[in-house]
Order: sequence, then structure tokens, then C-alpha cells
Amino acid sequence: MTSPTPPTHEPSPPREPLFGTLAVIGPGHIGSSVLRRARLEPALAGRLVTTDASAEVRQIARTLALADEVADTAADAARAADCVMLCVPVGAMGAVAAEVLPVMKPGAILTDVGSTKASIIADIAPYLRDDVPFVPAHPMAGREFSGPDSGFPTLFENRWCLMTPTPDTPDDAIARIQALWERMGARTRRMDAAHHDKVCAIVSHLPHLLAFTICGTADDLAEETRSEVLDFAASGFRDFTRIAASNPVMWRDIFLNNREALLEMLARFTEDAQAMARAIRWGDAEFIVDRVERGRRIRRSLLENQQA
Ligand SMILES: NC(=O)c1ccc[n+]([C@@H]2O[C@H](COP(=O)([O-])OP(=O)(O)OC[C@H]3O[C@@H](n4cnc5c(N)ncnc54)[C@H](O)[C@@H]3O)[C@@H](O)[C@H]2O)c1
Ligand SMILES: O=C(O)C(=O)C[C@]1(C(=O)O)C=C[C@@H](O)C=C1
Repeated sequence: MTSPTPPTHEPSPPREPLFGTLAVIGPGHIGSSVLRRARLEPALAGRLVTTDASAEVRQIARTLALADEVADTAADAARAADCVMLCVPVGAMGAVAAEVLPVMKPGAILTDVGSTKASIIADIAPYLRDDVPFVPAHPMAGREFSGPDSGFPTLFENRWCLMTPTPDTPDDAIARIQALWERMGARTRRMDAAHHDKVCAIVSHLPHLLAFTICGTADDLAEETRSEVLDFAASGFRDFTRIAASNPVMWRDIFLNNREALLEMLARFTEDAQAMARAIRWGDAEFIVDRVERGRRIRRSLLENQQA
């Protein structure tokens, strides 16, 4: 009788979950992606709880078995949690924090995934407790979809998660939320909230503003000329429509809560667009080629960085 072949390597020891219970409030596109990842990755949390303001979303979360428990209220979901992650629209963060903070266990961590940071930190500040650290975070990942059906577990892989702790945020709480995102496949970077809001105004909020606006302008033109301009939209315009298909509530809240930085970037953009208009009017071919080449270089370096 031959003895069984010994394994060539020891399997890596199972890691202790970072959190005993993780509560995700708002299992929409981002929240359900976190839950789906946590289901596959036991190193994140031993137990998953979720809830949503919408009874329909709670029912879908049950049907999809997104969590071990779907609670009826945010307070019920948060009570026994070691980490509560707010995945609701930016404008709802303050109200949900006011509901969960009074019932959270001492030492549990509150975190969020909102797309603006200074406004959320200010909205949550009045409800904070000394014994519950708040770690603001923002995964730079997502699609134009929303709702619990639209999430997927690999959404955060190789994406940045920006952490914007305040001077009061304890280092060990920051490190645990950082580890949570890293175990979901993300890369993390710390920065202050004002800097985050400026960066996101240019790389995320302004492009959405432009996409919503260009779709509206083209649609107005189609109505005015009673012509089929949109039927002929090839891939350039189509790329804008993907972004323009995003969730109206989410973007209303982002625009209104990152007002200053977004208006500043829009003013800069308008100046640069005027410079391009001037070059076109005066036939400044060199200027036009220079701008287009710059765009190509940026696209190339983005793709190279993604592959790295
Ligand atoms: N979608 C993206 O690309 C993306 C990327 C990064 C961060 N974010 C941020 O993540 C958060 C969620 O965005 P999403 O795309 O997952 O939205 P979503 O609409 O898919 O999900 C949000 C969920 O929150 C629920 N909700 C709203 N108010 C609530 C309340 N008071 N109490 C409990 N539940 C409530 C909604 O019913 C919905 O199910 C937002 O703050 C957004 O800015 C979104
Ligand atoms: O790719 C998209 O569709 C997104 O809208 C994702 C996107 C972005 O602008 O990059 C949108 C908002 C978030 O806060 C982070 C990511």
C-alpha cells in the first residue's frame, strides 16, 4: 500500500476575521459589493448584518442572502456590530449616524464610503462619541448602476480607497479600516478631507457634471431641430452616456455637498475650454494639437498604471 503523497506546501493559516460583526447600512451598489466580498472572504468579518431605509431593498437583500441578518432599522443593525459601515447617499450620512451612534458598542468603529469627505465629517461630528472612532473612507470604484442587484465582489480590486482621518481619529482604528479595504483588494492612501474633495472634484465630480450637461445639450438640440441627432451617436458620445446614466440622488448629493471645490474646478475648466475656443477661432493648429496630445498621454499613463 502506498502512503498518501504529502502536501508540497502548508496551506496558509486561516486569518482571524478583522471584525466579529460587520454592519452595512445601505446595501446598494457599494454596500452590496462589500457584503458580497465579505461573504467570499472570511478574513473580513465573522457575521454580516445589513439594513436599508427601503423595505423593497431589505426584501431583495434577504432574497439574495447578502447578509446573515437583515435588520428592520439601522439602530437594530448597528447594536451588536464591531464595525458599522455607512453606504447611504452623502446627504443621508448625518441622519443615519445620529441613529446608529447612540446604540453602538464602546470600541466599535464607525466608517463610511461617501464620495465627499469634508461635508460628511461635518455632518457626523455633532453625534460622535469619545468611545466610538469614526474613520471616513471613500473607495474610488463604482459603476453607473445602483441598488442591491448591481454590486459585485471584485469591484474594489486594484482600486484606490482614500482614507481621510481627522486629527481625532485613533491610529489603530484607521489601520483596521485600511486593512478591511486591503483585504477587499484595494490600495489605500491617506489624505486630508479638503484635499480629497478637490481631487475628486476634478477626477470624478466634474466629469459627471460634463456628462449630464452634454447629454442635455444634445437632447435639447434634437428637440429644437426635430432631428435624430442621438441616433447617430457613435462611441464618443456613448462614452458620455454611460457616465450620464448614473444615480440622480447620489449625484445631487455629491454636487450639493462638494459645492466649493466643484465650482472652482468648473471655473478652471471653463477658462481652459475658452482657450480652446480661441485657438479654433484663430486657427491656432499648434495649440489644438498640443491639447489633444496631452489627452492621449494622460490616457496612456492611466492604462499603464492600471496594468502595473
Ligand atoms: N456608485 C458609485 O460609483 C460610488 C463609488 C464610491 C462611493 N459611492 C458612495 O457610496 C454611497 C452609496 O452609493 P451607491 O452607489 O451604493 O448607492 P445606491 O443607491 O446603490 O445605494 C444606497 C442605498 O442607501 C439606501 N438609503 C438611502 N437613505 C437611507 C437611510 N436614511 N437609511 C438607510 N438606507 C438608506 C437606499 O435605499 C439605497 O438602497 C454614496 O454615499 C456614494 O456617494 C458611490
Ligand atoms: O465609473 C463610474 O461610473 C463611477 O461613477 C465611479 C466613480 C468615479 O467617478 O470614478 C463615481 C463616484 C465615486 O465616488 C467613485 C467612483
